[in-house]
Amino acid sequence: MSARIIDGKAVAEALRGRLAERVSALGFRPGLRVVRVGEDPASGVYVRNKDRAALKAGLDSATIQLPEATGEAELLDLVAKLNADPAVDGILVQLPLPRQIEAVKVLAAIDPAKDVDGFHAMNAGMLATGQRGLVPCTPKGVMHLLAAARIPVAGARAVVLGRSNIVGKPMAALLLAADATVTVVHSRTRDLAHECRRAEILVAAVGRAEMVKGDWIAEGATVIDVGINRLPDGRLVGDVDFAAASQHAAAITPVPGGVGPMTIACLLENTVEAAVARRGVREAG
Ligand SMILES: Nc1nc(=O)c2c([nH]1)NC[C@@H]1CN(c3ccc(C(=O)N[C@@H](CCC(=O)O)C(=O)O)cc3)C=[N+]21
Ligand SMILES: [Mg+2]
Repeated sequence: MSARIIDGKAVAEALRGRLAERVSALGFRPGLRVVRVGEDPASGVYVRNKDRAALKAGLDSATIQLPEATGEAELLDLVAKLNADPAVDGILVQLPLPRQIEAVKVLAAIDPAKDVDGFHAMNAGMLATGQRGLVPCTPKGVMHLLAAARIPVAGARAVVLGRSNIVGKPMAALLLAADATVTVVHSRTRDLAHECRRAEILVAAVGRAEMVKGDWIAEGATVIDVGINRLPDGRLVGDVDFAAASQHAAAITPVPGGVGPMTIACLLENTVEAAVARRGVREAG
Protein backbone atom coordinates (compact mmCIF):
# COMPACT_ATOMS: atom_id res chain seq x y z
CA MET A 1 0.00 0.00 0.00
CA SER A 2 1.23 3.44 -0.82
CA ALA A 3 -0.05 6.48 1.03
CA ARG A 4 -2.06 9.35 -0.35
CA ILE A 5 0.15 12.45 -0.44
CA ILE A 6 -1.29 15.52 1.26
CA ASP A 7 -0.35 18.41 -1.04
CA GLY A 8 0.52 21.31 1.26
CA LYS A 9 1.50 23.51 -1.62
CA ALA A 10 -1.96 23.23 -3.16
CA VAL A 11 -3.78 23.68 0.16
CA ALA A 12 -1.63 26.74 0.93
CA GLU A 13 -2.30 28.20 -2.50
CA ALA A 14 -6.06 27.83 -2.00
CA LEU A 15 -5.85 29.45 1.43
CA ARG A 16 -3.78 32.34 0.03
CA GLY A 17 -6.39 32.81 -2.71
CA ARG A 18 -9.18 33.09 -0.12
CA LEU A 19 -7.06 35.54 1.88
CA ALA A 20 -6.43 37.71 -1.19
CA GLU A 21 -10.20 38.02 -1.69
CA ARG A 22 -10.68 38.80 1.99
CA VAL A 23 -7.97 41.47 1.84
CA SER A 24 -9.39 43.13 -1.27
CA ALA A 25 -12.75 43.46 0.52
CA LEU A 26 -11.13 45.19 3.50
CA GLY A 27 -10.31 48.40 1.66
CA PHE A 28 -6.91 48.69 3.30
CA ARG A 29 -3.70 46.67 3.23
CA PRO A 30 -2.93 44.81 6.46
CA GLY A 31 0.63 45.64 7.45
CA LEU A 32 3.23 42.97 8.22
CA ARG A 33 6.79 43.66 9.35
CA VAL A 34 9.32 40.84 9.57
CA VAL A 35 12.49 41.65 11.49
CA ARG A 36 15.59 39.64 10.68
CA VAL A 37 18.79 40.06 12.67
CA GLY A 38 21.85 38.64 10.92
CA GLU A 39 21.80 36.00 8.25
CA ASP A 40 20.75 32.70 9.80
CA PRO A 41 20.51 30.37 6.79
CA ALA A 42 17.42 28.56 8.15
CA SER A 43 15.39 31.74 7.85
CA GLY A 44 16.60 32.87 4.41
CA VAL A 45 14.24 30.81 2.23
CA TYR A 46 11.42 31.53 4.61
CA VAL A 47 11.83 35.30 4.38
CA ARG A 48 11.97 35.24 0.58
CA ASN A 49 8.92 32.94 0.16
CA LYS A 50 6.96 34.91 2.72
CA ASP A 51 7.63 38.29 1.08
CA ARG A 52 6.44 37.02 -2.28
CA ALA A 53 3.29 35.41 -0.84
CA ALA A 54 2.42 38.45 1.31
CA LEU A 55 2.65 40.89 -1.59
CA LYS A 56 0.60 38.58 -3.82
CA ALA A 57 -2.13 38.40 -1.18
CA GLY A 58 -2.27 42.20 -1.10
CA LEU A 59 -0.58 42.78 2.25
CA ASP A 60 1.68 45.72 2.94
CA SER A 61 4.67 43.58 3.83
CA ALA A 62 8.31 44.41 4.39
CA THR A 63 11.38 42.76 5.88
CA ILE A 64 13.58 44.86 8.12
CA GLN A 65 17.10 43.48 7.97
CA LEU A 66 19.40 44.37 10.88
CA PRO A 67 23.11 43.57 11.18
CA GLU A 68 24.28 40.48 13.10
CA ALA A 69 25.85 42.75 15.77
CA THR A 70 22.55 44.50 16.67
CA GLY A 71 22.15 44.91 20.43
CA GLU A 72 19.13 43.84 22.46
CA ALA A 73 18.18 47.43 23.37
CA GLU A 74 18.25 48.43 19.73
CA LEU A 75 15.95 45.56 18.74
CA LEU A 76 13.59 46.36 21.64
CA ASP A 77 13.45 49.97 20.43
CA LEU A 78 12.45 48.81 16.96
CA VAL A 79 9.74 46.52 18.40
CA ALA A 80 8.37 49.46 20.43
CA LYS A 81 8.22 51.58 17.27
CA LEU A 82 6.37 48.85 15.36
CA ASN A 83 3.99 48.35 18.32
CA ALA A 84 3.14 52.07 18.18
CA ASP A 85 2.73 52.24 14.38
CA PRO A 86 -1.00 52.08 13.52
CA ALA A 87 -0.25 50.85 9.96
CA VAL A 88 1.49 47.76 11.36
CA ASP A 89 -0.89 44.89 12.14
CA GLY A 90 1.61 42.05 12.41
CA ILE A 91 5.15 41.84 13.78
CA LEU A 92 7.37 38.79 13.38
CA VAL A 93 10.93 38.62 14.71
CA GLN A 94 12.79 35.84 12.95
CA LEU A 95 14.30 33.16 15.19
CA PRO A 96 16.95 32.19 16.04
CA LEU A 97 18.41 35.50 17.22
CA PRO A 98 22.15 36.13 17.68
CA ARG A 99 23.43 35.13 21.13
CA GLN A 100 23.72 38.69 22.52
CA ILE A 101 19.91 38.99 22.30
CA GLU A 102 17.57 37.16 24.66
CA ALA A 103 14.70 35.88 22.52
CA VAL A 104 12.14 35.60 25.36
CA LYS A 105 12.65 39.28 26.21
CA VAL A 106 12.02 40.31 22.62
CA LEU A 107 8.96 38.07 22.24
CA ALA A 108 7.55 39.50 25.48
CA ALA A 109 7.96 43.03 24.12
CA ILE A 110 5.75 42.45 21.05
CA ASP A 111 2.18 43.71 21.42
CA PRO A 112 0.17 40.44 21.78
CA ALA A 113 -2.43 41.90 19.37
CA LYS A 114 0.31 42.14 16.70
CA ASP A 115 2.08 38.87 17.58
CA VAL A 116 1.38 37.01 14.32
CA ASP A 117 3.79 34.21 15.32
CA GLY A 118 1.63 33.53 18.39
CA PHE A 119 4.80 33.16 20.47
CA HIS A 120 3.99 35.74 23.19
CA ALA A 121 3.16 34.12 26.56
CA MET A 122 -0.23 35.89 26.43
CA ASN A 123 -1.16 34.13 23.18
CA ALA A 124 0.27 30.81 24.39
CA GLY A 125 -1.87 31.19 27.52
CA MET A 126 -4.97 32.05 25.49
CA LEU A 127 -4.49 28.89 23.43
CA ALA A 128 -3.87 26.76 26.52
CA THR A 129 -7.05 28.05 28.16
CA GLY A 130 -9.27 27.86 25.07
CA GLN A 131 -9.57 31.61 24.48
CA ARG A 132 -9.27 33.51 21.21
CA GLY A 133 -5.79 34.71 20.39
CA LEU A 134 -3.15 34.49 17.70
CA VAL A 135 -2.15 30.86 17.12
CA PRO A 136 1.37 29.77 16.02
CA CYS A 137 1.48 29.40 12.24
CA THR A 138 2.92 25.90 11.84
CA PRO A 139 0.48 24.03 14.11
CA LYS A 140 -2.37 26.14 12.73
CA GLY A 141 -1.28 25.09 9.24
CA VAL A 142 -1.30 21.44 10.29
CA MET A 143 -4.93 21.76 11.46
CA HIS A 144 -5.83 23.28 8.06
CA LEU A 145 -4.09 20.37 6.32
CA LEU A 146 -5.95 17.77 8.38
CA ALA A 147 -9.25 19.47 7.56
CA ALA A 148 -8.42 19.78 3.84
CA ALA A 149 -7.47 16.10 3.71
CA ARG A 150 -10.70 15.18 5.55
CA ILE A 151 -8.86 13.42 8.37
CA PRO A 152 -11.19 12.94 11.35
CA VAL A 153 -9.59 14.47 14.44
CA ALA A 154 -12.31 14.23 17.11
CA GLY A 155 -11.75 11.06 19.13
CA ALA A 156 -8.60 10.14 17.19
CA ARG A 157 -5.42 9.02 18.95
CA ALA A 158 -2.91 11.76 18.06
CA VAL A 159 0.77 11.60 18.94
CA VAL A 160 2.92 14.73 18.79
CA LEU A 161 6.64 14.03 18.59
CA GLY A 162 8.45 17.08 19.99
CA ARG A 163 7.60 19.56 22.74
CA SER A 164 8.88 22.93 21.54
CA ASN A 165 6.99 26.14 22.37
CA ILE A 166 6.87 26.87 18.64
CA VAL A 167 5.34 23.63 17.38
CA GLY A 168 4.92 20.68 19.78
CA LYS A 169 3.08 22.37 22.66
CA PRO A 170 0.69 24.51 20.58
CA MET A 171 0.12 21.51 18.26
CA ALA A 172 -0.96 19.41 21.23
CA ALA A 173 -3.25 22.22 22.45
CA LEU A 174 -4.93 22.57 19.04
CA LEU A 175 -5.45 18.83 18.63
CA LEU A 176 -6.88 18.66 22.15
CA ALA A 177 -9.20 21.59 21.39
CA ALA A 178 -10.37 19.59 18.34
CA ASP A 179 -11.20 16.64 20.65
CA ALA A 180 -8.29 14.34 19.77
CA THR A 181 -6.77 12.10 22.45
CA VAL A 182 -3.30 13.63 22.56
CA THR A 183 0.03 12.17 23.65
CA VAL A 184 3.20 14.26 23.55
CA VAL A 185 6.43 12.27 23.20
CA HIS A 186 10.01 13.54 23.21
CA SER A 187 13.69 12.70 23.53
CA ARG A 188 13.26 11.29 27.07
CA THR A 189 10.25 9.12 26.21
CA ARG A 190 10.82 5.40 26.77
CA ASP A 191 10.24 3.40 23.56
CA LEU A 192 9.41 6.19 21.12
CA ALA A 193 8.72 3.68 18.33
CA HIS A 194 6.06 1.95 20.42
CA GLU A 195 4.34 5.24 21.34
CA CYS A 196 4.36 6.43 17.72
CA ARG A 197 2.93 3.12 16.52
CA ARG A 198 -0.20 3.83 18.59
CA ALA A 199 -0.90 7.01 16.62
CA GLU A 200 -3.79 7.37 14.20
CA ILE A 201 -2.41 10.86 13.58
CA LEU A 202 1.33 11.33 14.02
CA VAL A 203 2.81 14.83 13.96
CA ALA A 204 6.62 14.76 13.82
CA ALA A 205 8.31 17.98 14.97
CA VAL A 206 11.73 17.14 16.37
CA GLY A 207 14.07 18.61 13.77
CA ARG A 208 16.06 15.41 13.22
CA ALA A 209 16.38 14.19 9.65
CA GLU A 210 14.40 10.99 8.94
CA MET A 211 14.32 9.97 12.59
CA VAL A 212 10.86 8.40 12.29
CA LYS A 213 11.21 4.98 10.64
CA GLY A 214 8.69 3.07 8.53
CA ASP A 215 7.92 0.55 11.27
CA TRP A 216 6.99 3.37 13.69
CA ILE A 217 3.87 4.01 11.59
CA ALA A 218 0.61 2.16 12.19
CA GLU A 219 -1.18 0.78 9.15
CA GLY A 220 -3.58 3.44 7.89
CA ALA A 221 -2.19 6.29 9.99
CA THR A 222 -1.98 9.94 8.93
CA VAL A 223 1.59 11.26 9.10
CA ILE A 224 2.27 15.00 9.28
CA ASP A 225 5.95 15.86 8.91
CA VAL A 226 6.85 19.29 10.30
CA GLY A 227 10.63 18.83 10.00
CA ILE A 228 12.65 20.71 7.39
CA ASN A 229 16.22 19.36 7.53
CA ARG A 230 19.01 20.12 5.09
CA LEU A 231 21.30 17.11 4.51
CA PRO A 232 25.04 17.53 3.80
CA ASP A 233 24.36 16.70 0.12
CA GLY A 234 21.90 19.62 -0.04
CA ARG A 235 18.73 17.51 -0.07
CA LEU A 236 15.79 18.71 2.03
CA VAL A 237 14.14 15.99 4.14
CA GLY A 238 11.63 15.84 6.95
CA ASP A 239 11.72 14.18 10.36
CA VAL A 240 10.11 11.10 8.78
CA ASP A 241 11.63 8.51 6.45
CA PHE A 242 9.09 9.37 3.76
CA ALA A 243 9.51 6.36 1.44
CA ALA A 244 9.33 3.81 4.26
CA ALA A 245 6.49 5.55 6.10
CA SER A 246 4.47 5.75 2.87
CA GLN A 247 4.31 1.95 2.87
CA HIS A 248 2.26 2.01 6.10
CA ALA A 249 0.48 5.37 6.26
CA ALA A 250 -2.82 6.07 4.53
CA ALA A 251 -1.93 9.75 4.13
CA ILE A 252 1.35 11.62 4.51
CA THR A 253 2.78 15.10 3.95
CA PRO A 254 5.94 15.48 1.83
CA VAL A 255 8.98 17.68 2.54
CA PRO A 256 9.22 20.07 0.79
CA GLY A 257 5.66 20.88 -0.25
CA GLY A 258 3.87 19.83 2.93
CA VAL A 259 3.71 21.82 6.14
CA GLY A 260 6.22 24.55 5.10
CA PRO A 261 3.96 26.35 2.62
CA MET A 262 1.13 26.19 5.18
CA THR A 263 3.26 28.01 7.76
CA ILE A 264 3.58 30.94 5.37
CA ALA A 265 -0.10 30.94 4.39
CA CYS A 266 -1.06 30.96 8.09
CA LEU A 267 1.28 33.87 8.78
CA LEU A 268 -0.71 35.83 6.19
CA GLU A 269 -3.95 34.58 7.72
CA ASN A 270 -2.82 35.68 11.20
CA THR A 271 -1.90 39.11 9.82
CA VAL A 272 -5.37 39.52 8.33
CA GLU A 273 -6.97 38.30 11.58
CA ALA A 274 -4.85 40.71 13.62
CA ALA A 275 -5.78 43.60 11.31
CA VAL A 276 -9.49 42.80 11.51
CA ALA A 277 -9.43 42.43 15.31
CA ARG A 278 -7.23 45.47 16.01
CA ARG A 279 -9.12 47.80 13.69
CA GLY A 280 -12.56 46.52 14.68
CA VAL A 281 -13.45 45.64 11.07
CA ARG A 282 -16.76 43.85 10.48
CA GLU A 283 -16.39 41.46 7.58
CA ALA A 284 -19.33 40.38 5.43
CA GLY A 285 -20.19 36.69 4.93
N1 LIG B 1 9.75 33.90 14.30
C1 LIG B 1 9.87 32.90 13.43
N2 LIG B 1 8.75 32.30 12.93
C2 LIG B 1 8.86 31.29 12.03
O1 LIG B 1 7.82 30.74 11.58
C3 LIG B 1 10.16 30.87 11.61
C4 LIG B 1 11.28 31.53 12.14
N3 LIG B 1 11.11 32.51 13.06
N4 LIG B 1 12.54 31.19 11.75
C5 LIG B 1 12.79 30.26 10.69
C6 LIG B 1 11.70 29.20 10.66
C7 LIG B 1 11.68 28.40 9.40
N5 LIG B 1 10.34 28.60 8.84
C8 LIG B 1 9.94 28.10 7.61
C9 LIG B 1 8.65 28.26 7.12
C10 LIG B 1 8.28 27.82 5.87
C11 LIG B 1 9.20 27.18 5.08
C12 LIG B 1 8.79 26.71 3.73
O2 LIG B 1 7.93 27.29 3.08
N6 LIG B 1 9.36 25.64 3.20
C13 LIG B 1 9.05 25.18 1.86
C14 LIG B 1 10.22 25.34 0.92
C15 LIG B 1 11.55 24.92 1.51
C16 LIG B 1 12.73 25.06 0.55
O3 LIG B 1 12.56 24.90 -0.66
O4 LIG B 1 13.83 25.31 1.08
C17 LIG B 1 8.57 23.73 1.96
O5 LIG B 1 8.72 23.11 3.02
O6 LIG B 1 8.05 23.24 0.98
C18 LIG B 1 10.49 26.98 5.53
C19 LIG B 1 10.85 27.43 6.79
C20 LIG B 1 9.65 29.46 9.64
N7 LIG B 1 10.37 29.84 10.69
MG1 LIG C 1 13.43 16.90 22.76
